[in-house]
Amino acid sequence: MIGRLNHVAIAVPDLGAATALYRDTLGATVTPPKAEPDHGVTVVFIELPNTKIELLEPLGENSPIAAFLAKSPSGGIHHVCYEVDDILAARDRLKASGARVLGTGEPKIGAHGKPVLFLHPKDFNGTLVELEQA
Ligand SMILES: CC[C@H](C(=O)O)C(=O)SCCNC(=O)CCNC(=O)[C@H](O)C(C)(C)COP(=O)(O)OP(=O)(O)OC[C@H]1O[C@@H](n2cnc3c(N)ncnc32)[C@H](O)[C@@H]1OP(=O)(O)O
Ligand SMILES: [Co+2]
Repeated sequence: MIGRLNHVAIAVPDLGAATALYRDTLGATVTPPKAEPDHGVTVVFIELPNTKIELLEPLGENSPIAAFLAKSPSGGIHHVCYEVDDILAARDRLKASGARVLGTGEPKIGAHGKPVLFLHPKDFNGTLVELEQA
């Protein structure tokens, strides 16, 4: 079911500082920041030869990453995103297996303009899993 690793996401307290770190210290090319109010974050992407790094900071009052950053103020790896061929079929199969699909269970459009879903970290070895329609 899961395919390519689309991205590894790092939650950060200061997106500007993290962008400068990746750009200036690690020589990475970083996309301009993009506010994603429907997801409660602002994100940038670093395109690597074999995957992407997503840097995200909270946006708005009820950001889903606020509690994560409260626990880890300097930031940390937040989630991994796998691509799936059919996100609705994947969702239904996961729900049938007892996995918790977060939110309403309906995919939202993610940063790449594709439907995405999230699976509870407690069901996947303490790792928040994002699925993105390939
Ligand atoms: C623009 C879209 C973009 C894209 O790529 O397209 C994105 O990736 S958007 C990313 C931001 N959106 C989300 O993360 C949505 C899904 N996340 C959630 O719904 C919440 O963050 C949730 C439910 C995973 C956690 O919410 P919260 O931290 O408020 O709940 P708890 O404090 O009760 O946490 C429960 C339990 O889970 C542990 N936890 C929380 N976050 C993570 C994490 N990222 N990785 C691993 N574990 C996590 C937390 O420590 C609690 O564990 P416990 O042992 O009970 O203390
Ligand atoms: Co993501």
